[in-house]
Amino acid sequence: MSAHETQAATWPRPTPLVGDATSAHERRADPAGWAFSPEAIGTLDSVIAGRRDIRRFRPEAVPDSLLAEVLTAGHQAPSVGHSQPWRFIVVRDPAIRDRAAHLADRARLDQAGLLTNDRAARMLDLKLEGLREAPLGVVVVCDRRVPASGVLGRATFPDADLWSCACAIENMWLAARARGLGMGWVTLFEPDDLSALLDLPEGVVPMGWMCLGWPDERPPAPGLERAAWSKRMPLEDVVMHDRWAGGRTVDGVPGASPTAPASHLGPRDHLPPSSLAAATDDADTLLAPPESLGVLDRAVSRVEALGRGKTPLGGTLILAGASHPVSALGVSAFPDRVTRDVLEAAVAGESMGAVSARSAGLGVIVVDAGALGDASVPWAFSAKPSHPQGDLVSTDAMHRLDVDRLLDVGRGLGEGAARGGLVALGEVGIGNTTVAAALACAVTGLTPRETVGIGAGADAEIVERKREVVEQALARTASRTAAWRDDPADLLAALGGPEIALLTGVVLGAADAGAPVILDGLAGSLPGVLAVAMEPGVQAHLIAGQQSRERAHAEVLRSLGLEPLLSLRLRSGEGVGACLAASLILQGMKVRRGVARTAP
Ligand SMILES: O=C(O)c1ccc[n+]([C@@H]2O[C@H](COP(=O)([O-])O)[C@@H](O)[C@H]2O)c1
Ligand SMILES: Cc1cc2nc[nH]c2cc1C
Repeated sequence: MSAHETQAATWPRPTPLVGDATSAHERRADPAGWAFSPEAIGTLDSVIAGRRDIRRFRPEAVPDSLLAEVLTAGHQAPSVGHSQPWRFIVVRDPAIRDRAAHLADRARLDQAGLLTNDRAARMLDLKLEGLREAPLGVVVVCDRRVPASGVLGRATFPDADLWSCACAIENMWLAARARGLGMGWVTLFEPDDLSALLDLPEGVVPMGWMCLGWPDERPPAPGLERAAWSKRMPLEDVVMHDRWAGGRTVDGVPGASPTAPASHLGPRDHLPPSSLAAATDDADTLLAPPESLGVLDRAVSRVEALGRGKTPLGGTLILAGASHPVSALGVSAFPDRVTRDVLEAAVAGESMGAVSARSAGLGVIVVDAGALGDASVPWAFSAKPSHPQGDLVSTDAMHRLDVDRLLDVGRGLGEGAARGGLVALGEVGIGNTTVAAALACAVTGLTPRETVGIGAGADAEIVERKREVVEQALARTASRTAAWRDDPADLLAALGGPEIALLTGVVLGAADAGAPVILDGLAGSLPGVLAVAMEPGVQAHLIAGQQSRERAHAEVLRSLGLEPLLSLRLRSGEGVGACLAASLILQGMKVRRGVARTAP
C-alpha cells in the first residue's frame, strides 16, 4: 500500500461528545440548518409581537411553578462576560407593595409636572402601573459591586451589565406572555426610594418593578398607541445602512436624523388586589367609555374597592377645633374666640362646614379639641388637652401625653365613623395656618417663605410675622424636625395643634376600619401625611378632596402622591372642600352603580 493510498483512505469524523457536534461539511451544505421549525418560528414571532406592558391584573394567584419558569427564562438571558449580574426580588408582602405604590403615585405626579399642560392631563389619564392589583412584584436589580474592568467586555462598555439585566427582563416578559401571564415594567420611581424600600446595598441598583399576574386586559396593540400617545415608527425610519444617515425623505424634504424600611404596618392588607380588580372589572362593564369619569373615576374605584363594592352612600364629617397660643403673636387677622364661635355654630348645624356636610348627605361630629375657655363647647365631643399648650416659638405646642391621648381619641372616632362610609376631615382654629406652615416645612423640606400663606385673610405685615414665627419655631426644634419620620408624634408635640393631632388619629382609625378618608385644605391634609408616616398602608385610603389656596398645600398633596379632585382656591377650612368632594364622589358612586351594564 503506497503512502498516497493511505492518505486517500477516509475515517469517520470524530464527533465531539461535548460542545458543537456539527461538522463544517454539514454547515456548508445547509447554512440555515440550525433553524427551528416554521411553526416554532411563527410562535416566537407572535409572542414577540403580542408582548404587552400590562397594567391591569386579575387577583388570582400565579402558581409557583409558572413563576419559576418566568424567572428561569430571565436567568437564561445573555450577559456581558457571562457575568449574570441580575438578581430577582420576589415581593409578596402587601406592606412593601403598598409603599411602592405610594412611591409610584408620587413619581407619577412629579413626572406630570414636567410635561406641558395637555400632555400632563393626558398622562394623568393613563393607567401607568398596576402595583396594587398585581399579586406578585418582581424587582430586577443589577449587582454592580465589581469594577467594570474586571468583567470581560465591560471595561469598554461599563453599562453592559445593565443591558444584560434588560435582556433578562425581556426574556421574562416573553416567557410570561407565552404562558398567558401579564407583566408590566414600572419605572415610575425615584431609584433611591426603591433601593431604600428594599434595603438594597450600595452598588446594587434597581431596574424597576415588574408587576406579574394574570392580565385583566388583553390589548391587541400597545396601550400608549391605543391612547394616541405615540405609535410605532416604520422600520425604515430606524434602520440605516453603512453609516448614520439623514433619515427618510418625505415629499422631497429630507427627514430629521433618526431619531423596606421597616414598616409599622401589620400584616393587614389595606387594599387587596382582588377588590381593586373587582372595582375596575365592574367599571369595565359600563355602557360608557373606559375611565369615563376621569380623575373622579380613580376616586370612585378606590372607594368601591375599599368597601368591596358595599360602601354606604353616605359618610361623616369629623370637624375638630382648637385654639393656638401662637395666635397671640399676631399671626392671624382674626381673634381667637372665632374658633369657639364656629364650633358652637357647627353644633347648631349652622357653621359653613356643618351646612356643607348636611348638603352633601354627611353626618357631622364636632370635636372640641381645646377651644379657648375652661368649659367645653356644649354638645361637642370633648377632647381638650390637659397640659398647657405652647406658642411653638418658646415652647412646644403640646405635651407628648396630650398628643398620644388625642391620637387615641381620634382613632376611636375614626373607627366609629368608618361604618357610615366616607370619612371627611374638617378643622377650625384661628392661627392654625401658621402651625400648618411650620409642619409643612418639616415634612416637605420647603422653606417658611414657600409655605406661609395668607390663611383666613392676613395682610402683608401679618404674613411677614408668620414667616418669622415659623422660622423661629423651626430653629428651636431643628434636630427633632430633621428626624420627624422616626417619631411623627414628637413633631406634633413640637409644632402641631390639637385638632391636627386628633385628625391624625381619625385617619388612622378610619383607615384601620377600611374606610376612605377625604382630606381637606392644608391643616386638613397634614393629618394624612402624619398618619402615613406612622402606618404607610394608610395611603391607600386617602383621597385629596381639594387643593386649597394655602401655599404649601400643593406640595403636601404631591408628597402624598395624591391628585386633588377639586381646585377652587378655597380658604374656608372646616372641611368644606372635603364635603364638596364627598358629594362629588357620592354622585360618582351613584352613577357607577346605576349606569347600564354591557354583556360580557
Ligand atoms: O383649608 C385651608 O387650607 C385654609 C386656608 C385658609 C384658612 N383656613 C381656615 O382659617 C383658619 C386659620 O387661618 P389663620 O389665618 O387664622 O391661620 C382656620 O380656622 C382654617 O380652618 C383654612
Ligand atoms: C369667620 C371665620 C370662620 C372660619 N372657619 C374656619 N376658619 C375660620 C376663620 C374665620 C375668620
